[in-house]
Amino acid sequence: MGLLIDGKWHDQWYDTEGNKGEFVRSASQFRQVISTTQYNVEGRVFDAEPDRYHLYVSLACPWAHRTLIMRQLKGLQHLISVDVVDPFMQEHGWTFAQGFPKSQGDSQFGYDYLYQLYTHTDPHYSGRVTVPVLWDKKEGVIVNNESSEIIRIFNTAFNHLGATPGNYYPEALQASIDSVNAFVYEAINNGVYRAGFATSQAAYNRAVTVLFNGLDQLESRLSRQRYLVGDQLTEADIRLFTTLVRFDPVYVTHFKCDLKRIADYPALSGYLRDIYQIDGIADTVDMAHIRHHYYCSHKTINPAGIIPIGPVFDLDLPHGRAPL
Ligand SMILES: N[C@@H](CCC(=O)N[C@@H](CS)C(=O)NCC(=O)O)C(=O)O
Repeated sequence: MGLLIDGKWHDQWYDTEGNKGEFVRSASQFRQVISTTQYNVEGRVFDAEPDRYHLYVSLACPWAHRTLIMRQLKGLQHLISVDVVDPFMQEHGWTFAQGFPKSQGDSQFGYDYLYQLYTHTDPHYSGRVTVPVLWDKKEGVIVNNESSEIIRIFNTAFNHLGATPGNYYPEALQASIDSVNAFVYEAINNGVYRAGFATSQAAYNRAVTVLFNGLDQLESRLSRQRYLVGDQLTEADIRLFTTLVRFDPVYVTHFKCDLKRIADYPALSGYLRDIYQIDGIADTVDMAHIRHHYYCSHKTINPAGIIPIGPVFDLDLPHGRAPL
């Protein structure tokens, strides 16, 4: 775990000292969009073209997982290639080590470390080196490293190149989606990290209180309706799903989010299975990467890297949500 300072790698854990033990996530720095040919922006133009873009992901990471799901739902597999980093993230950050199933190195440059893509783009880059990364093979630069924006790009930018129909951010629902996203990000997506990476009791207490209040509210919302903004699957559901699917196997134990399990919430657990069972989504979920990454990479939280035995759960069980 570390970061780049003026293009040089420094191995260091998150600094929570200045924030009273609170984990504060830094903003992603590469924020370009891909335009369809009709909507070129000034300056460098990232046109939607077949086989021009490449996605670097970790199968463990909930943020990267969003982009894999959107790539799948929009049928972009033939347009956008993917490399998977090794699940173990240690002194060099994410690496392209091979050996763990599905981690087959960097197909573009044969780099050893993810940070080399950041310095390739900007030799003086300072900041965290995170997945997902959307890479432009033509310009040889990072286009975007912010998952919430990459999924929006995938939702529309490749429609004229044969993407699967489907709009997961439809105009009529945008205001509702934005508001659910803000709530889910704060309480749930980032909430589990704020609990897990807290280094003071007070910071942990604050995070888990917000987290479980948030889950209680979502439970009541999802007992009345099938998806977060009504009867249609949207990006808001994809963003919630990637945290929920990691909750019982990892966050309960590793991040001390143990007041309740998702299994204790009937609506949330049915919802989790409902989304898991959508065509193509199960293929994006890799529990081995998820469990090995968290339990073995965060040595300050789990120094011996022991992976717990449980829980046993089956996401293929009937979800019972069709009548909603
Ligand atoms: N806001 C970013 C967050 C991405 C992120 O934090 N990814 C984690 C993996 S779960 C990471 O790469 N962390 C490495 C680090 O912080 O050094 C996004 O949504 O794309």
